[in-house]
Amino acid sequence: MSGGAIGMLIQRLRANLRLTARVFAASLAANLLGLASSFYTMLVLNRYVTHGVDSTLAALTVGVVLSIAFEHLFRHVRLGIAGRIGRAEHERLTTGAFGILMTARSGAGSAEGDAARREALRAPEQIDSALGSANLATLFDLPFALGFILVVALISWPLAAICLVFTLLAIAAGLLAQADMRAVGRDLAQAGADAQGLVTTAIVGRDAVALFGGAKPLLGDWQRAAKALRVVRERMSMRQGRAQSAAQSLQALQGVAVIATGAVLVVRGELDVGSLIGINLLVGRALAPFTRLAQIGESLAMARQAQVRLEQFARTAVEPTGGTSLPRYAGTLELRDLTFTPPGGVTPLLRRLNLSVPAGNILVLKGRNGSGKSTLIRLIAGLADPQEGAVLADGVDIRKFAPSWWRQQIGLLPQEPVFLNRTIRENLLLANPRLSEAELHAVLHRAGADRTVADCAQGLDTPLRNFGHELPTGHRRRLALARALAVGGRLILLDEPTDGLDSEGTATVYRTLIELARSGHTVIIASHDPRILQGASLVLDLDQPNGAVPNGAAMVRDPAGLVTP
Ligand SMILES: Nc1ncnc2c1ncn2[C@@H]1O[C@H](COP(=O)(O)OP(=O)(O)OP(=O)(O)O)[C@@H](O)[C@H]1O
Repeated sequence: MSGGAIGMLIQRLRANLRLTARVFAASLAANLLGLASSFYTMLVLNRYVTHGVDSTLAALTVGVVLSIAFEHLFRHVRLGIAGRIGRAEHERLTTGAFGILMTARSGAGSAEGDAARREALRAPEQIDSALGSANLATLFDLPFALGFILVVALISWPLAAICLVFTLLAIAAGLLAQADMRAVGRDLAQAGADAQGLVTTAIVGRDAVALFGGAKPLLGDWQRAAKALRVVRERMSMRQGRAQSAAQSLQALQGVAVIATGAVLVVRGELDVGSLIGINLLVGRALAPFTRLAQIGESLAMARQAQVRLEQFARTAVEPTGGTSLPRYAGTLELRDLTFTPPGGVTPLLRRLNLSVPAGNILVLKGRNGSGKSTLIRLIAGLADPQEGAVLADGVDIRKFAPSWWRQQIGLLPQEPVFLNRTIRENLLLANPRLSEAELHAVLHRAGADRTVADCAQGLDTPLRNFGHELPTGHRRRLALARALAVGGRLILLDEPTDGLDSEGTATVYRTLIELARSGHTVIIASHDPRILQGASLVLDLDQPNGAVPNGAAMVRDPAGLVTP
């Protein structure tokens, strides 16, 4: 059985001493009743066999039925209490894991892949089900089962020895079954993940699959994956069945061995019939929790693996919760020897960038596809960290700022805007909860998104679905610009702001840029739009040798401001 999982279990029990004591008390009561009913059977049967009084047998039956009913009641109560033991820890793990997911630094940590993150988020469930009430109850029964063997030994040591041998056999069979199932469990997880991957491909890429001849090969892959999954599931099922059957056989064989040996002892006058029947009941009870050990061991081993995944995930670098802030951000920005290599890469994407952007300037980032424009915007927003160098705002390294404060100084329009699946109003107010209704409408107007909202059936209260992807691209980008402006930050970061916009939308963007420049905002735009390039006061060409304009000397194009279309 997994040592690490036992450690987790002990930790949970120690953290809930009162509940643990109550589970123990309920286990004690249930097992004492089990013991009592066996003893009662022994005593009353002996009397009935000796005297043949029917009322004695009736008393036996009623007494044992009552005892079983109370035992059932205590076991039921115990399950309820045991279920509460891990509740707080489960909540702590799920909340903690989701918190890490939300605040993970991009490009940092070992659990980078999507699959690893999903697995880590499922880990608390796996731990909880392994340490759940049913398994806990069985584990609490183990010491009492040993107690039953001791009681049998006091009456008849040869029968206790038989019971001990079968108990050891059950433990050995459990360990074997666990080892047998572990490898299949891994294959099952892999086969399930493969099949899920194909389902995701069919859903996310359904148009590409339909249009570009993907359907046939995908169906072939699916048939192979489904077959592999079925085969491995059958293997698992076989092994589980084998383990169950071994447990049943052990129980049956123990019964035969106890009755046969007991019969010899009865004939020799060393045991009475009532005791033999009572002992048979007791050894059955003693063996039962041990036959469930294989199943528990397997889920505890899985819980241990889940815990390891969770521990790895917990090492993911997350954003700091605190940090400094400035009384007022004037809007200057500086890149100092900024170097960034994407995770897993060897060549820096951005190498020793040096640049100074005075407050109120418009800097345009240009360069071929993949030259790092979006990445630079993310670095400035503090969404990724450079390996060397720094981004400075009003002379302060932005890593010193509390992320929540720095985000309030920035209005970011990403290249692929994503919204929360809430209403348009909620999305804007989450960006800036202080916005009044009038300011909300003003922001929508400046971004040219008022028509977008008017076109929606419920206006501002229209719920967005699929992260806003159900909106036409142009509408989505206008709303995203409105959200960027809603923040009210001094620094505006726009990634391809005219991409996917019609001429009216493009004109609105130009107008907004002029307004932003006039009101002293610092604007950084990744763009290929010639008009925007023309209107910029600074241009950083990421295609220049070494990836940057040397030594911060960005070209000054048109200091007079933007050109109106
Ligand atoms: N966190 C990251 N993880 C993996 N790769 C990354 C990461 N950040 C940047 N990259 C890689 O860096 C390269 C530059 O991407 P980026 O989107 O910044 O270029 P771009 O100049 O904005 O391109 P485009 O003009 O097509 O928008 C890409 O190959 C991208 O995959």
